[in-house]
Amino acid sequence: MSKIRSVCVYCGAAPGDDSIYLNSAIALGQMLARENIRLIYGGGGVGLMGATARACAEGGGMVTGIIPDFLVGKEQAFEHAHELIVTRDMHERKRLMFERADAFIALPGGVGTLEELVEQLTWVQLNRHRKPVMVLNIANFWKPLLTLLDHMQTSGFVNVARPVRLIVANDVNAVLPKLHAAVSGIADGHLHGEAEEQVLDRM
Ligand SMILES: Nc1ncnc2c1ncn2[C@@H]1O[C@H](COP(=O)(O)O)[C@@H](O)[C@H]1O
Repeated sequence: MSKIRSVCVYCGAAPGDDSIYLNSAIALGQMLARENIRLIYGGGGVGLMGATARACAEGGGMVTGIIPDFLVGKEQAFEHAHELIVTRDMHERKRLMFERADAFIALPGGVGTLEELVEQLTWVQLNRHRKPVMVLNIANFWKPLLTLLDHMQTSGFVNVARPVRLIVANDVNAVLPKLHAAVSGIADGHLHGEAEEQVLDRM
């Protein structure tokens, strides 16, 4: 993989308590549209999920929503998605989101977002794939997780031979340069450059 054509965005089904979260979700959706990168996401029309998808679609970008049938009503499936895939269950949803994405970005969110993010981190750690996994660390939202990852390492539960490869972007402008640095490193067979610094910073 040498080019990012699609990005899976994990994010809250709620908007959060600060407009900076919603504005960042909108800015991310607009950036994906501008850069002609397809948005892969959970298919909902609510919260940060809906804001990202609407901004991407309104900016002329391509949106694929993947939602399990039991959430279609509850999370108000986004009817303006170019492709809306209704799955039988969460497992099928997550598998399809994984297969269709070249990279993963977690915006602020709740335990659903956290679970999806951590699943990708474990798959990279176990060498199941090498797609970049990033947090968009708006207003330092992910700082407690970064602190926990550091704590896991200093406590001897994360082996340096099996690092947690998490890329951190502090604003939307940093997203694409860091993802491109990560994929070019992977294409070379190793991580290097800005992405590696972030990985090492976190280890
Ligand atoms: N356990 C879960 N695995 C994957 N996705 C989940 C899970 N629980 C909820 N979700 C979905 O994630 C998004 C965002 O949830 P937040 O809790 O608001 O972060 C939502 O679509 C949930 O259906």
